[in-house]
Amino acid sequence: MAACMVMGVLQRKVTVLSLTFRRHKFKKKWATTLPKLPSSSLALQYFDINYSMQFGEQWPSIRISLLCEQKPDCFGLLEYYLMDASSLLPVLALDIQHGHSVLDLCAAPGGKTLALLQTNNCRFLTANDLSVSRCKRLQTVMRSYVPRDQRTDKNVQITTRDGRLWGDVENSTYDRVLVDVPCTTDRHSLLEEENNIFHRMRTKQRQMLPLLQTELLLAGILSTKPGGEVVYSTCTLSQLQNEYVVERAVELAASEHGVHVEPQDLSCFRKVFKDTFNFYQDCRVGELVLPHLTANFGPMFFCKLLRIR
Ligand SMILES: C[S@@+](CC[C@H](N)C(=O)[O-])C[C@H]1O[C@@H](n2cnc3c(N)ncnc32)[C@H](O)[C@@H]1O
Repeated sequence: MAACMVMGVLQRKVTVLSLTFRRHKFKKKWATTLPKLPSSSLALQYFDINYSMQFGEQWPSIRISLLCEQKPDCFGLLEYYLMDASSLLPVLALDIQHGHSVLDLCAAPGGKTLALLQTNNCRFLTANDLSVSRCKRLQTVMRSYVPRDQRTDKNVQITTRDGRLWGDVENSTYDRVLVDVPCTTDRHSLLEEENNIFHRMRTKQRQMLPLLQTELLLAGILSTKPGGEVVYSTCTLSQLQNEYVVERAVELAASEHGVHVEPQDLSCFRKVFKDTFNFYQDCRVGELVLPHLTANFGPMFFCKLLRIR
């Protein structure tokens, strides 16, 4: 009886040992041969976890809309510049009045810059972008769409600087500033592998986005004149890149620079465009266009700040 028990224990140990041995033997191989997921699938996994918590039962509908082709036509004719209709909302929110000086801090490839110029109200416009190659695209867009007499050195300047340092260069200078920051570009990340921010090699860059966005918005605030306005915009649903960035930049402007800005009520956009866009109802600051199969635009977050002093 005792011998049987000993044998039983030994057998169990041997089984455990051999299982352990097998597991260790193959562990490394499993890890190295793990199939590499495309970046767009990583993006979907990430969004499923985060946005299902943020949007609850609305997430399945937003998800399917994001994954659908938005529009079938794409001829790229120079008579019109094709972009998501919701991209015009930040430009409209900026409310450019006749004679205003305007800074577009992250301007390339230039869809919103074009819309800013089309208001015909800019006395002077500076379009800036850190990326040299994207600035070249911006220049091509300007040449292709804006009549020569409207893009002289007196009207428009294109610069290639780090926008985070703009507050040091031109402090309290512009009537209106647009800060259309780099973000996780949610729709692009789900549909395109090229230049995808969810690529494994870009994880660090993705994690640093909220910090970069805060620094850019802060620089935008500092380069706005007292009494002037700044609009912050992204094309992500992420609260961390939207409301949190705005709230942090407002805090930093006051505590580090003694500059006071106030978020402005943009609910009129929700009313005026209720038949065109599907707005999220629960933003703490700003407005957010949610993709929906019946109104498949966005995501587009935009928030306006008035500089008090
Ligand atoms: C969302 S895109 C801008 C899109 C553009 N406003 C439009 O409507 O076509 C963000 C841009 O920010 C630029 N960017 C990234 N870091 C920057 C920085 N530190 N300073 C200025 N621009 C930056 C990127 O090169 C990119 O072109």
